[in-house]
Amino acid sequence: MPHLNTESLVPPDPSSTAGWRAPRAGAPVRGQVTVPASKSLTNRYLLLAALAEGPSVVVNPLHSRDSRLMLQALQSLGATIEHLQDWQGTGEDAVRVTPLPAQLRSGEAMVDCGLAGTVMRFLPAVAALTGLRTAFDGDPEARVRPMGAVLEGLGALGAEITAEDTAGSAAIEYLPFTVHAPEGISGGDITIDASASSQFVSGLLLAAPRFAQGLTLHHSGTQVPSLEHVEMTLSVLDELGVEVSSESPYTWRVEPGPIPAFTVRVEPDLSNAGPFLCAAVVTAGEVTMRGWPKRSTQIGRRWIQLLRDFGAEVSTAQEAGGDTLTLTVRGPEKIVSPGTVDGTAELTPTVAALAALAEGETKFTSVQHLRGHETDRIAALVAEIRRLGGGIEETDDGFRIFSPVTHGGMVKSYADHRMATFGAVLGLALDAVTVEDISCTSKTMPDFPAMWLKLVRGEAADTAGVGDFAS
Ligand SMILES: O=C(O)C1=C[C@@H](OP(=O)(O)O)[C@@H](O)[C@H](O)C1
Ligand SMILES: C=C(OP(=O)(O)O)C(=O)O
Repeated sequence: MPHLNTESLVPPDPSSTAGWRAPRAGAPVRGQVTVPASKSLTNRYLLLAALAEGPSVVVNPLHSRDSRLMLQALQSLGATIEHLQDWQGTGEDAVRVTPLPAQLRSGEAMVDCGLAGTVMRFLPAVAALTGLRTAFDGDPEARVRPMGAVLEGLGALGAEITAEDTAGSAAIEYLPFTVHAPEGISGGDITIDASASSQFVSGLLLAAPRFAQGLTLHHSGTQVPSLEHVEMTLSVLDELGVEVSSESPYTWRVEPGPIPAFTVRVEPDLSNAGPFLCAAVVTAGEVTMRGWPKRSTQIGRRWIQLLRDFGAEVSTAQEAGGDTLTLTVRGPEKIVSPGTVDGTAELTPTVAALAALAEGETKFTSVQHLRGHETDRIAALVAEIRRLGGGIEETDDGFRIFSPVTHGGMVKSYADHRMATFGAVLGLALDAVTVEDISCTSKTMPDFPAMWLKLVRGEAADTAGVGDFAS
């Protein structure tokens, strides 16, 4: 399919009067983009700051619903949060976190997880360290996201996990639930099945330096998805002075010990850079991003190879200071499928937008756990690509796209930021794409609609003007 087709004969979906009309690129998109900070790093640093020895400062944090929920939850557990403007004259803002009281407390706390995996999977272990009886709940969509393994792990470490409608010893698999460990958690050696989410592993390892015996964690299932995120957890702990090791695949060890107070600056979110870089790919345009970290534990570092695999030219230039690159992506005349893409985890909906515009079949493998993301992303991608005339079917561990989308229409968002941005990418190349609810991008990128319009119009798309942890 020609990706700058302006002559689509298919009329817009009649329901498209509602929702957000995705801008169609009348010409190759050319521009520069600055994306906000990484969700995964921001929420790890905020959590670890709350467990540190003294006040810590997280510079250039992400301002989004997920990070706001993390801050609110840490406050509810006893941390103090201060927002700092223009950190040391850098022009960047920061958050100072005064940690949770070190001693066990009695009382109650509540954690609203929204739809944030990093809140619902990372904070039960932190709550168990406080002694507080802590109630966890979230959005209706969050109540179907798997929670079992992290709760089972905490249970094995001595925490009491209860849920109103779960009888007796039945395992608790979903929100809502209550975590209570009046004696705290002393740690030890446990095995969980983390095949449904890497966040089960991260959620236990992040709190583990504060367990008296630390933690040795084994995974019992076939595969841990999104291993990059476990690598990120280990690397952040190591960077902050915690002793971590992994002697064999799927076994991790965190030694007990204090987390020294720290100051850290958060990298841009490379996963969220994806849709902007793809704008160049699907319009034969050129998009530049400054500040791309030379080394990163983010899964979004894979964009450089992924975009090349779809036919784009990606070049990098070293920036002053040496740690960052300027990335330039030039889109091809025709998007070509690489055949197979494996284990793309949270990048998958964005990669699927490229595959849905490419010549040739693309098979997505090792992504079965996407069924437990913000929505069942496999079902959502199948439904939306079919709605736009594409050929797609589910497979055992993912899906395959075998013919490109042919026309615009309504793209449902399923409360999922990445389904919304998937619709935006397709909207550049198809006439009359409407995204049902673009506001769900507030989960990780509240300014997405304005940034997107700026980029498509050829203005510099940056995050200026994003408010204080607004949703
Ligand atoms: O640890 C993290 O920050 C994340 C881990 C991944 O979860 P899954 O392993 O469930 O994919 C990823 O998809 C999510 O967006 C963020
Ligand atoms: C899976 C995602 O998020 P969460 O942190 O809520 O799991 C995502 O951002 O794609």
